[in-house]
Amino acid sequence: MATDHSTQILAPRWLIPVAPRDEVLEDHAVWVADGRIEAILTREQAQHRRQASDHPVEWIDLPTHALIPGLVNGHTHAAMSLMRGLADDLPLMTWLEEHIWPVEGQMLGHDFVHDGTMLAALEMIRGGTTTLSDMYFFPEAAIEAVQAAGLRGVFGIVVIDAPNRWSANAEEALAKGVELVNDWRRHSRIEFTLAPHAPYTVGDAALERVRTMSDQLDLPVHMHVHETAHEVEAAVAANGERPLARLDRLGLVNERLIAVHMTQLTDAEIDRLAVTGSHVLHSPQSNLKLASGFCPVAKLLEAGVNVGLGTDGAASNNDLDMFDEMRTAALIAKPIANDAAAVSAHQALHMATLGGARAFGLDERIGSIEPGKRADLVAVNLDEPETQPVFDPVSTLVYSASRRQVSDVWVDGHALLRGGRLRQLDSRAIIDQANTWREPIRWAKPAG
Ligand SMILES: CSC[C@H]1O[C@@H](n2cnc3c(O)ncnc32)[C@H](O)[C@@H]1O
Ligand SMILES: [Zn+2]
Repeated sequence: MATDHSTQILAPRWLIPVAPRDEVLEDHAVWVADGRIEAILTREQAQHRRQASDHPVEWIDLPTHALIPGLVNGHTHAAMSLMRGLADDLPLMTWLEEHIWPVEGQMLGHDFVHDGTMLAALEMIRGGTTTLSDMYFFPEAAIEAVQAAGLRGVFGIVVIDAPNRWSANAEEALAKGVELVNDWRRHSRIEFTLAPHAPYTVGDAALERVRTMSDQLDLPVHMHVHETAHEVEAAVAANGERPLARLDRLGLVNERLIAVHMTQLTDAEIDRLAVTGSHVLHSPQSNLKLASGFCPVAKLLEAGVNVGLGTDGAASNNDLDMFDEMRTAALIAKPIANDAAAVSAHQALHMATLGGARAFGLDERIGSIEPGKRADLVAVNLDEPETQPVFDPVSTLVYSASRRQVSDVWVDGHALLRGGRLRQLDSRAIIDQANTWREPIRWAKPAG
């Protein structure tokens, strides 16, 4: 089994680095050593270098595959996989207030989050996701699961002005967060954000504390913002201020902000996001399913705003499929902009990789196949009827391929999936464990 300390050459049919240039390389190979991308070489150069090497170098042929950077699921609530399909076809606030929050109020705890996150990790690895940005209670349990799965994770310290099963209040949540950040500071695959839930659940005092902590600890702020028209209208009716303007007044609209959803945006707000270097996290399938609205992604990209892509939780999506999310992002942008050129396949792949990495300040380390970056890599076998013939492999990946074609996944050069087989997780055991929660969750769900 390939370990972090081995040297490998990955030789795909198509190499799609995403950056520094938007290009597709043929007859090329990636030299990986100690979990890091050392070089991108022609196949011939790679063969010569291998012959000259004084230590064994594994040659991994991927003759019908596209090799892409690991996908970055920039917004999810991993443990909510345990609630997949529990409450469908509802608008956001009904879904949350009448179905999800009552269940969370009874069920949440370390084991629930651990087991739900394991289920999510399994799904993500099989679908080519190598980094997730999670936002959920009991992050210590999610970290344990992500560590066991071998993935890279960014964990949100959830701040909400209501007592919940993880914290009594925002102060306690932030104190627990500081402790976690300090405990994991030196771990290379674990990162953090501050995650105030949404403008309508977090008051000014807590948001001011978040801003101070974000400055002190240099942490991004990851938050649901302008998810629905109702959210914005209710805030204007109550305080005469749009939520984004309020965040701006509190000093939170800056290069550390990762605003999730953003379905309601004026042109002036888009300019403000661009000028401040704020990031937007787009979750089109969740926005569709909850009838939340449409994020104007083409306008954001045009204005120079960095956009990442995320599935949201499996209770509102109802999967963690980043291939599907890329396709939806590319398709839905076109009628929104009334322009078939809006959000190309290449832009969708960029959002799902480097865009997400950049939002979380990880673009020096991941998000593209470039020398010096960590070897978070995904091979997709395009030799299937659904994906033949191939003219532009990026078009094929976004518009035709499915996650079932993901054959190999590496994080830090460590194989999590090889030839379609999981290398370190026991799928059966994880699914069985997840299913032990089914009955208790069903009982916790309010009738009706
Ligand atoms: C702060 S994360 C945990 C909290 O958020 C809830 N949640 C899940 N999806 C959404 C969404 O799309 N908008 C707002 N809140 C959401 C989840 O149930 C947890 O209570
Ligand atoms: Zn969310």
